[in-house]
Amino acid sequence: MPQFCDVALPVPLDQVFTYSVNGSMSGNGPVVGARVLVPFSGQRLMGVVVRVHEDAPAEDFEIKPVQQVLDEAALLPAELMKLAAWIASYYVAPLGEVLRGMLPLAAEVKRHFSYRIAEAGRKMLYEGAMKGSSRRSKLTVEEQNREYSVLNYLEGGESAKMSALRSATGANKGLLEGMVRKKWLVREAVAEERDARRLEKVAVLVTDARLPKLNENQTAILAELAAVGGRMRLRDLRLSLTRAGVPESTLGTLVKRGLVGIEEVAEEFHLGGVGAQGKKHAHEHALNEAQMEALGTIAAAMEKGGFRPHLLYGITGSGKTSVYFAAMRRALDAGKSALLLVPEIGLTPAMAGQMVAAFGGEVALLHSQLTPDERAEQWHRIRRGEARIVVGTRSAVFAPMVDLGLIIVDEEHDSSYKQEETPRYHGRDVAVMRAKLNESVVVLGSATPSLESWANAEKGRYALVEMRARVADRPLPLVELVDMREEFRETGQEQIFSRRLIEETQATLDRGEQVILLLNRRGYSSTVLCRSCGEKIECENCAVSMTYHKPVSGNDAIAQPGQRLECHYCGSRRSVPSKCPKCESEHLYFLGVGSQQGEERLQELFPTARIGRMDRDTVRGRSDMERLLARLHGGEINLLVGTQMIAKGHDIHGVTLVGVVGADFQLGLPDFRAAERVFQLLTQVSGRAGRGDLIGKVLVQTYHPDHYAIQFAAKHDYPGFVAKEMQYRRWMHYPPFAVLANVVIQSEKLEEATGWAGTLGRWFQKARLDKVRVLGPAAAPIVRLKRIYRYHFVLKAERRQALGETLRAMLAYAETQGIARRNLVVDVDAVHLM
Ligand SMILES: Nc1ncnc2c1ncn2[C@@H]1O[C@H](COP(=O)(O)OP(=O)(O)OP(=O)(O)O)[C@@H](O)[C@H]1O
Ligand SMILES: [Zn+2]
Repeated sequence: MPQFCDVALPVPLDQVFTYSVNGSMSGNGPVVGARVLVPFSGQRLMGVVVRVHEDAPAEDFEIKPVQQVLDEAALLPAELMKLAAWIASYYVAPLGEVLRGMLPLAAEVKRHFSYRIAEAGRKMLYEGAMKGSSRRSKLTVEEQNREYSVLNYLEGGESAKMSALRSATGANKGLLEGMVRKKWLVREAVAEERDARRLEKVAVLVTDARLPKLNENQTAILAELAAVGGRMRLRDLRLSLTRAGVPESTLGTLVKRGLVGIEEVAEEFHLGGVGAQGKKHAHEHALNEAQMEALGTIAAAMEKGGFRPHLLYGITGSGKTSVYFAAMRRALDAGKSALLLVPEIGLTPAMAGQMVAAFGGEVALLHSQLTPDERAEQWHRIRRGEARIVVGTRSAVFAPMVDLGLIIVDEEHDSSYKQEETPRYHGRDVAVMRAKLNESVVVLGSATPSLESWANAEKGRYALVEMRARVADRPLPLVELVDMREEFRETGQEQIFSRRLIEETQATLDRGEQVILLLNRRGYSSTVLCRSCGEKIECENCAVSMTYHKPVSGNDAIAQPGQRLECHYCGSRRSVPSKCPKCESEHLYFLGVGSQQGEERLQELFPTARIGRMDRDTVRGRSDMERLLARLHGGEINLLVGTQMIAKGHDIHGVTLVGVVGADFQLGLPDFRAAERVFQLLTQVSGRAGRGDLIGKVLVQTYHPDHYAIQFAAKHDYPGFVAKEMQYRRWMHYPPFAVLANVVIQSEKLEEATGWAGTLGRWFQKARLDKVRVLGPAAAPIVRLKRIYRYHFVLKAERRQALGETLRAMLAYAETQGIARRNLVVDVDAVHLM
C-alpha cells in the first residue's frame, strides 16, 4: 500500500496537501478519484485524492493521517479528474475548489451520520423532566427545550438520521454535536447505500368531482392545479400557496372534501406539472431538409469518431431542438450517452417534458433547484449508466456520463454558462474541452453565436452547420424601429410606451393574438434621485442605486412592510426616505422604468387585457416559470411584460407582436461586449414573434436607431453584425482577437484594496511584460459590492500561455506581499468586467 496521498481540498489555495494513509485504514487505502475526510487547520474537510505515492515530503513537516476513506473505488472517473486539472490550470483556480464543484454530493457526507440516545442522555431526559429547565447551562431556554425534544424523539432507542432529527425537532448540527460532546448522544456512521428511488407526494385535481361553493382561497388552489394540467408536486404547491398567502389548512379541506387527491409516486424526474404538457408537445418531427442536413453532418462525425466540434448557427425558429433530439437519439442507438446543456432559464417544463416523452427513463435532469439529495441521486443514476441522456444547466457539464458520445450546448452565447464564483469556468468552453478529452462530438447551437465561437468556425476549428430558414417556411418577423427622440419631440413628454406600440398592441389583442413586451429591468423604478442635490439613494453595502419596488396589495412577496427599496446586488432593503439623506430636500424623484411599472401602465392602457409579468420577482422558482408558461400557451395571458427572461427560447405560437421598450441603456454600459449583448437580446426577443401560423411583427423603441447593433438586428443580419463587430474587436485587441483576464483586488478595507492594487500595479510595471498588456489599476465599475471594495486590472494577451504565466507569477508575487488568495479574484475569459 502506498504511504502517502495528495488531497485536493476546497480551500482557496493553489496547492494540494499530503496525508499519510497508514494506520487504521481498512482495505487497500484510498485511490485516485476517491473522497477522503482529512484534518485541516482544526476542521475536518472532505477532499479528493489526486495522487497516491511513496514520496516522503521534506522532513520537519508534520504529516497527518487520512481520517476516513469515503469511497472504495474512484468516485470521479479518470476523465473528469483530467478535466478538473485542465480547469484548474486554464482558469488559474484551486484544484480542490474545482473538484468540489464537480461533486454535488455534499449531502452524502452528512448522510453518513445518525444519532442515538446514550445512557447519560436518558438520565438527563428523566431527571431534567422532573427538575424542569433549572439546570445550569449556557444555552438559551429555547435551545434547552430543543435538546429535550431531541432526547424525547430518540427515547425509543432507535437511531435517527440527522435530517430526520432536524425536521422533527428543529435541532441543527451544532446543537446535536454539542449533545454528543456532553455524551447524551452517540453519533454513528451509517454505511448504508441510499435507496435511489424515493416516494414523493403529488397533489391531483379530482376532475369528476362536483364543485360545491368554494371560497376564494379554495378556488385559488384549484386554479393553481388546473393551470399546470391538474398535477403538481405537493412541495411545489405548498411553496406557491405560502407565497400567495393561502393557508395550508385550505388544502387539507379540499382533500377532505374529495376535490384534490394526494398520490404517492416514485420520484424520478423533476418535472413539476409538466406531464400533460410534455405529451402534448412531444415532438420528434419529420425533419425538414435543412434539419436533415445538419443532423447528417453531426451523425457522420459521430460515426467517424474522434473530437469534432460543430457550431450550429440556426436562426430563431429554425428547429434546432429537433436536430438536438435526433442527434441524441443517434448517440443512444450507437450505445453512447449524450449530454445537453441549456441556459439557466432554458430548462423549461416544455423542454423537460419533450425530453421525457422522447427518451423516457433514460433521462436525468440536473438544474440549480434540485436539493442536494436529489442532485446526488441523479448523479448516481448517471454514474451507474442508468441515465444516458442528461439535460442540465451549467454544472451538468460535469455529469459523470458513461460512454459519452455527444455534448450539445444550446444557446451557446448565453452568459449563464459562465460561473461567477470560483472556479470561474465557462460551461461551453469546458464542454468543448471535455469532448476533446473524450474524443467525442460537441455541438454548440445558437441563433446568435458568440463572437468567440464564430471566430473558431471562421478559422476552421469548428465545423459550421447552418440553418438559415425557419421551419415550415415561416417568415421572420418584420422589425420596425420607433425613434423615441422623435416621439418626444412630437408628444412633448417622456412616455414608456410609444403611440405606435400602443396602437399595434391594441390591434394585436383585438385580433385575439398575443403580445410580448421586453422591459429589461425589474422593479418599479431603477433609481431614486434627489432633484435638489443630485444624490442617488445607494445601497449601504454596494455602490449601486437601489431599486424601488411598489407594494402590491394582497400579494406582497417583494418587500417587508415599508421597505420598498432593494439592492439588486446584495438584496438588502430599506424604506424610502421622506427627505434626501444628504441635503434634506423633499424633492425625491423616481426614475428609470422597470417591469413592474410597465405592467401597471399596461393595466391602465389595456384594462381588458390579460396581463402577465415575467421577471425574477414573479419567477422565483421553476414552478412559477412553469405556471406562467402554461398560462401563456393556453392563452390565459395575452399580454406578457418582462425582463430578458422572456427572450429565451420560448416557443409560443400565438405571439405575433413583440415590443422592445428598454434595451438601449445597455449600449452605454462600460463593457466591450455591450453591442454584442444588445444585438443578441434584440434578435432573440424578436425571434419569439411569428412562430405559429401567423406572421410576426417587432417594434423596437430606441434612442439610438442608427447604432449598428440595432440596425443589424432589425434586418436579422447576424453575419453583417459579426463582420462589423469583429473589426472593432480586432482594432481594440479584444476577444476573440486576444485573450483576457479580469483581476479584482478586494477587501472590506478601502486602504487595503487600494494599497494592494498599487503593489501589484508596480509589480506589473517592473515586470515589463511584452506579451501581456495590463490596464489598470482602476476602480472596478462597481467599486463596492457587498461591503467589499474592489479595484481591478484587465490583462490582455495574444497568447493564452503568456496570460496564464503572468497570472501565476502575479499570484506568487502577491503571496510574498501577504495578499491572501481570497482577496484576489482571477477571472479568465471574464464575461462581465463589472
Ligand atoms: N421539421 C419541422 N416541421 C415543422 N415544425 C417543426 C419542425 N421542426 C421543429 N418544428 C417546430 O418549430 C418550432 C421551433 O423549433 P425550435 O424551438 O426547435 O426552434 P429553435 O431553432 O430552437 O429556435 P430558438 O433559437 O428561437 O429557440 C417548434 O414549435 C417546433 O416544434
Ligand atoms: Zn447592495
